[in-house]
Amino acid sequence: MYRNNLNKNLENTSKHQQITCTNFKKNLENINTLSENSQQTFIRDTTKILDLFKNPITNYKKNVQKENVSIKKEEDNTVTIKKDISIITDMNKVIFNVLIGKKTMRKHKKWDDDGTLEVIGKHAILKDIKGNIIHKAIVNPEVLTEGFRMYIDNKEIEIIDRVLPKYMLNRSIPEKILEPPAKKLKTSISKPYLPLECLYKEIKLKCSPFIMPSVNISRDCKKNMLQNEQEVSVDTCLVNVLRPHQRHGIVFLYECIMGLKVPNYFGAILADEMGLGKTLQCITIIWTLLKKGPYGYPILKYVLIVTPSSLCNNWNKEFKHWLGFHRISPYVVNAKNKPNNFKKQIRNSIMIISYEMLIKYQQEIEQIAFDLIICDEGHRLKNNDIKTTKVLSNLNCKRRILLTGTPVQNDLQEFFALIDFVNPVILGSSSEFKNYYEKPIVASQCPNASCHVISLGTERANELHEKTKCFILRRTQEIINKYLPSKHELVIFCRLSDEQEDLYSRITNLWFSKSVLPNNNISHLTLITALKKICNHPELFYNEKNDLYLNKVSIKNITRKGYYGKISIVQTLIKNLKKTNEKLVLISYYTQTLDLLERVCNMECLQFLRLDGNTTSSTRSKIIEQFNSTNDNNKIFLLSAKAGGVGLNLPGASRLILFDSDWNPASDSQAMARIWRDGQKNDVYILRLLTTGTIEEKIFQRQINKANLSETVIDLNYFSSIKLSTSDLKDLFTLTTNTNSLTHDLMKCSCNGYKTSEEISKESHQENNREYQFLIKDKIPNVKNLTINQLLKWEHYQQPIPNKIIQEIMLSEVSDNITFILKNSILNKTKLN
Ligand SMILES: Nc1ncnc2c1ncn2[C@@H]1O[C@H](COP(=O)(O)OP(=O)(O)OP(=O)(O)O)[C@@H](O)[C@H]1O
Ligand SMILES: [Mg+2]
Repeated sequence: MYRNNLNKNLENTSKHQQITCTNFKKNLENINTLSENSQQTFIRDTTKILDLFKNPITNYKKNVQKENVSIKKEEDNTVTIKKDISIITDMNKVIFNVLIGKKTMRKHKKWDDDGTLEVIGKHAILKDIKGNIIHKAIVNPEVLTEGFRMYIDNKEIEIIDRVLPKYMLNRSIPEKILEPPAKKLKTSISKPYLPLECLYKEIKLKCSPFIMPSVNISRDCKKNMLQNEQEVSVDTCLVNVLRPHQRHGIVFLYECIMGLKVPNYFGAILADEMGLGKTLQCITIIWTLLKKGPYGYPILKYVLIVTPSSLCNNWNKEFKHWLGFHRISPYVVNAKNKPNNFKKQIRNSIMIISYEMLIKYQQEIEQIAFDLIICDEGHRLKNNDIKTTKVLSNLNCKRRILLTGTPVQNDLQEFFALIDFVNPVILGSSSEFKNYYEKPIVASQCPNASCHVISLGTERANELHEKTKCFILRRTQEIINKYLPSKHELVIFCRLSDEQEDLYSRITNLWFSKSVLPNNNISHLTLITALKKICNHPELFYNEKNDLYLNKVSIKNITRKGYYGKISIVQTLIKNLKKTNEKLVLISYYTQTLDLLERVCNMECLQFLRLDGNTTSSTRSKIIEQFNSTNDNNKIFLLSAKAGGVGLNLPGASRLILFDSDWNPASDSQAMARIWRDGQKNDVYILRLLTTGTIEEKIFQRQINKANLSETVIDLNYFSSIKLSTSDLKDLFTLTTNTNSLTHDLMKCSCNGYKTSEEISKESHQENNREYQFLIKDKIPNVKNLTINQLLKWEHYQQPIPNKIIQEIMLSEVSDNITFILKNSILNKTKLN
């Protein structure tokens, strides 16, 4: 009966051989015994299928990828095994994408065109991109692999990759995988359930083609089309590496820049949290649309990527990493490569330029008709009056992508500026936006707002959200947690040394006695800077040139004493690091502090690298690459948060210290995100150092307490324009000495100074609602800064710090000088390869 069915199926379908079985195991055995007629191929395949089920993942790679076998559970509990035999007939023909150039002996080859090489046995036909035959030749098929170069007549070609055969493109993998009946399979096939699912996931991810959604092509448009509609599929070399969230991101970008989201608008904001691979998502969209488009011809010819100078080479490297050297060579604008020469080379299609160079070469850039602009770390365009924003907005290019890992701050003017850059005038003019959205929304947040004002503000906030949500995408880091090793984040509260305390109170006394201050913020700022320097190291303060108050401090009678707070903590960690294979990234906002830390490295005879504002961009990429390579001897990377806090990948280190903090919480999270990224193989420890009871704690508290208020985006440049109340200032200048952690005191935490991970999981169900809520907080992709609420769910350790905790962070020797620790761990027990 079964054989009859099978034969019937085979007769009825010329392309497919199908087996439908009611009893999976039994019939697989039956199939094995078949020996009739044309079933030979089939039997061979079936053996593979059985084999496949025994060891699905490895065998899948061996078999399914090559042989187009699909296995499906039908609604009536039957299993369908399907083999597309069109492969067999097509099997002899292999097609490669190739680069074609003139035959030359030059070392640096220039390619003139794309094409294909169709190979049947030893016979090869070289065709241009339109399918016209250029040459025929005899080749050795065994050597035809990616990157292989050869001459065909007067042409030189390089193999890019193998074209995915049609059958692969048409193959669909079932969305929902049903499992075969448990009992029947249990006896003969080991662990059938989980592996089967894994197998399908694997098939789905690795093998299914990745095709962009179709575009509705109007009749008029069709008439004008030179070529046929085309399926926009992503190159196989990228499909296999993309994570699910990246695929989603790529479709989102495609829909935005093709105008499918909002008619006549072509902009997108990809605001994924740091480390989610925004670069790869952009590379995929660029590479795909440089080759293809839904109308039968490529959508992009020239692409402009604007990025902070520290990241120009990183972009270049990522292109090469994901696409290989042979596919693309972006044009990085630098002292040698001027924008004017960009179009002189026929194969140039991608220009990478820093924001500074963009302004410098504004006129030359304006001459090039770019089809897509990508602005990396695009939050710097949050002010539409600055030159960079103006230059970019004036470029005649409708497709614009803004990338930012620093979330859009909850400041409506900044939000407007970013939106207006990617989709000009979608929210009206600046003044229209102010009147229609900003004023009512801000008014509704005032504590005494009437019901009417609140309801109007809410209505406008909702409207704004609705209008913008479809072209803004933000995913959080949790999405990639599973691909990364464990992360331990610790806030370490360090004791002030006696000398630091002495100096510090002299400054605060000056402020309270009002002996140096006229009443303006600049002077407050000068003293705040002095306090921050003292916290970092008294020497930074002694080197201070400001006579205005220094003579009042009378530093001569200060007794110099040995221990210096945070710096001693760093020194101990560095000493202990020597005994391990691990590396450390050491970050400060001040170059003077980096100088000091450099001296500590020298004292401990440890090799280090340093990246600050003075590092040239070519050196930057070199040292980053060097530090990340496994055979490099530099143990420490000294990094200026201002020069290189954003975008850098430093997974070569598994430990990071943020030595001082910024007023802006986003800058700190940017800096701290440098090592826990893809490519990291070890568990990471990220330490933020705060000096107990001082201004450093106050800055941290402002970050966690009012993280959503726009006033916390103050940085030193803005400081003078911020009106701080007298009580705010008093608080900033108060030194608290009788505490282990002022921050912990303020949390009103019920723990007795110790809260372990076990206790946290016990109390995790109790929700605390002290978090500050900004009205449109959830409406605009917002800053996800640390809040007091979250810190209450961290581990808490006061003096004496438990051995286990202090040993992990290699600070046992200075345990007495650590007054408190806040710790949070994201654990990943899966072994990463
Ligand atoms: N699918 C992937 N598989 C493996 N590694 C990946 C993948 N996607 C990205 N990466 C790697 O992850 C690292 C971080 O990616 P990327 O620099 O693009 O992050 P980002 O989103 O731009 O973060 P930031 O906001 O900090 O700039 C890079 O080293 C990149 O090569
Ligand atoms: Mg980036």
